[in-house]
Amino acid sequence: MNLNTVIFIMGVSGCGKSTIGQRLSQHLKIPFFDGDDYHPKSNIEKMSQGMPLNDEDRYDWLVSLNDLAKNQLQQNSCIIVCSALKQSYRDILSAQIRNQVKWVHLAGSFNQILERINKREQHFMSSNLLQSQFDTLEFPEHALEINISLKPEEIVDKIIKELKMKSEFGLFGLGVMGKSLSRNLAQKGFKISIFNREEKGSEEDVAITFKDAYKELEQAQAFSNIEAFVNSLQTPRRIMLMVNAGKVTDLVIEDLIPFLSDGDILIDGGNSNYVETKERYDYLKSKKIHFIGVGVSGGEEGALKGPSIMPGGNKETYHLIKPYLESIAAKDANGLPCCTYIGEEGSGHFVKMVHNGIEYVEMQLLAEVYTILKIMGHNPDEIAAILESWKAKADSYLLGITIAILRKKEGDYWLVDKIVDKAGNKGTGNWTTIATAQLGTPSTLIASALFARYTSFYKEERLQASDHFNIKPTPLELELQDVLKAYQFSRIMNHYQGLKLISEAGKTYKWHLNLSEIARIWTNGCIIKSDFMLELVSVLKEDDNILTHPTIINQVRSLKPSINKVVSQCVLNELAIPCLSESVNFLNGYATANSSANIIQAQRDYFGAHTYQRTDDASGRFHHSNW
Ligand SMILES: NC(=O)C1=CN([C@@H]2O[C@H](COP(=O)(O)OP(=O)(O)OC[C@H]3O[C@@H](n4cnc5c(N)ncnc54)[C@H](OP(=O)(O)O)[C@@H]3O)[C@@H](O)[C@H]2O)C=CC1
Ligand SMILES: O=C(CO)[C@H](O)[C@H](O)COP(=O)(O)O
Repeated sequence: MNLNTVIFIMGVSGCGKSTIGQRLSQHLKIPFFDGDDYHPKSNIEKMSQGMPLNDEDRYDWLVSLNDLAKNQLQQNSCIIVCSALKQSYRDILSAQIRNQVKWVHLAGSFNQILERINKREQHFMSSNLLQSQFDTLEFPEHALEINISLKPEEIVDKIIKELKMKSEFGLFGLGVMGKSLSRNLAQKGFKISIFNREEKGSEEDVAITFKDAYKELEQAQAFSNIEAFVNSLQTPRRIMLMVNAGKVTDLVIEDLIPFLSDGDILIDGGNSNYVETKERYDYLKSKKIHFIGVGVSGGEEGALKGPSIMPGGNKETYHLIKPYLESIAAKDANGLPCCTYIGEEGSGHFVKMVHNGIEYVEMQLLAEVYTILKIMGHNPDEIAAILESWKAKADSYLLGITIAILRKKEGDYWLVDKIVDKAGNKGTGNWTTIATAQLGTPSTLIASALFARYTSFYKEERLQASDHFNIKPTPLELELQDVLKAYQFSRIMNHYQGLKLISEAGKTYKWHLNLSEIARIWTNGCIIKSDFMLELVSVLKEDDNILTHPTIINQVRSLKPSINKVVSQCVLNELAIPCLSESVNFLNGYATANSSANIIQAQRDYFGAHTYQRTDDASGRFHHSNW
C-alpha cells in the first residue's frame, strides 16, 4: 500500500502504543518500530539505574527516530511508537517531513491507564510516575485522538479508516481561488478532498474533471455531493470555503451544517465582511462548530504558488489549521511563512479588507501616473519603459503588472487602449471606506480611490460633461523625476492611512494587532507586496505611526516639493488625479499646527450650541457663546 506516510503512535506509558502499532503494521503491511529500541547506550544505562531522562538526553534519541522516519519514507511508510509527550519532541520527530507525518494519540484518563498497567501481570507503575507523564503531556493539536476504551481491533480499524481513506483538509468551491489553493495544498503533500456544486446539463463533474487535469491531485478525492465530501474528511474536519462573499457564504454554511459534527472547523477564505465573520463565528459556536475568517491575497497565481494569509478568530482553533495555512503560504525574505495569526473575531478579514483598500489606492496611483505620462505625450510602451526604470526606487507587484499590461499588444494596437474606462469593484474598498468613517480615521486616499472607480462608472454622464465643460488637459511640463517622487510620496500617505486604520481598529476592538508582523506577511504573496512594504516591517517595529519615524519623515520632506509641483500642474491643466492630490492635501492638513477647524467649532456652537474649547483655557473645559 502506498501511503508515503510515517504514522507516529504516541501517548503516556501504558496507553497501549506497542500493541496498536504492531497490529496496525500487520494490517497495513508496513514496518513497525518501537522508539524505545533506539535509545543510545547512555540513556539505557541511566534508565536502568532508575534515573529519569532529561530533554538533553532525549535530543539525540529523537533525532535518530527522525532519521529513521526519513529513511523509511524513501521506501514507503512505517509506524513508529514513541510517547512524544511534548510538542518540542514532536517537532524534532517530524522535522523536514511534517507533511508526511500522521500523529495518532492514544488517550485515556489517569485512572483508566493506571488500572490497566496495574492489572498487567508482574507490572506495577506508581501513580507518581504516571502522574509525571500526564503532567508532561502537551496535547497534540494535529493528532487523530483515539480513546483507549475501544477494543484494539476497533482502534486499528478507526486509524485505518481515518488515515488511509480520509482526507485531512477539504476545499469547498473550485472557482479561480479554490482551484489554485487546492493544487497548492496537494503539491505540499496534503491529502485533500475537493468539492464543487454541479448543475445538471450545464456544469457537471466540475471537481472530478479538475482533479483529472492535474497530476498533483491524483490522491485528492473529488465530490459534487456535500454529504460525501464531508464524510471523506478526518475529524475534526477542516473545510475551507472559497466561495463568493456575502449571501453565498451563508448559503454554503447552511448546506454544510447538517453533515458536520461538534468540533469541526469551517475556514472562510473569501473576502468576507469582518462584521459578518463575527456574526458567523457566534452563530456557528452555538452549533459547536469552529469558525475562522481568513483573508487570502495573491490572486490566482499567488493562491497557487503561495499567497499571503491573514487568519483571524479563536487562537486555539487557528492552531488546528496552522500547519496547512503556513505550508501553502508564500515565504518572506527570511523563509518565514507569510501567514500569521492576526487576532480575535473578524480581525483577519478586517486586515484583508484594508489590504484591499491599500490595493485600490496603489492601483489608482499607477493609473494617475499613466494619465500624466500619457498627457506628457508618451505611448504605452514608452510609459512601460519609464515605469521599468522606477523599479530601482519603487518596485512593487502592482508596478510590475502595470508594466506588463502596458506592453500587451493585439496586432498593432495596445490592448490597454481597447479597454473600456469603467472600473468595477467587489465591495472591499466600499467596506474599508465605511469602516474608516465608523472608526473616525481619515483614510481619505482609500475613499478617493473608491470614488474614482464609482465616477468612472458614469460613462454616459462623463461623455456629456466633457462636452458641457470642455475639460481637455493640455500637455504637461514635468520632469519624470518629479512624477516618480510624487508617486512615492502618495504611496507613503497611502500606507500611513491604511496602517492607521488597522491600528485604530485594533485598539477599538481590542484585537492586539502587531503592525510590523502584518507588514511582514504582506512582503510576499499578496497584491500589495513591494520594496516599500519590506522597509515598513522594520519601521513599524520601532513606531506604529510611520509618519513619526525619522526615516519616513526624511523621505516625506525630500519628496514634498515634487508632489506640490505635480499636483499643481495637473490642476492647472485640468487633469484629474484624485489620489495624488488627496495625498498632498492630506499631509498639508495633517501637518497644520493651527487649522481652520476653529471656524467649524464656532459654526456648530452658533447654530446648535455644541460648545467649543478655548485656546486661552488650558483646563480643556467646553464653552458656549451667545453669538
Ligand atoms: N479572485 C481573486 O483574485 C481573489 C478572490 N478572493 C475571494 O475568494 C472568494 C472566491 O473568489 P474566486 O475564486 O475568485 O470566485 P469564483 O467566482 O471564481 O468562484 C466562486 C466559487 O463559489 C462557488 N459558488 C457560488 N455560489 C455557490 C452556491 N450557492 N453554492 C455552492 N457554491 C457556490 C462557485 O461554484 P460554481 O463554479 O458552480 O459557480 C465557485 O466554485 C471570494 O470571496 C473572493 O472575493 C480573495 C482573494 C483574491
Ligand atoms: O482580494 C482581491 C485581491 O486582493 C480580489 O481580487 C478582489 O476581487 C479585488 O477587489 P475588487 O474586485 O473590488 O477590485
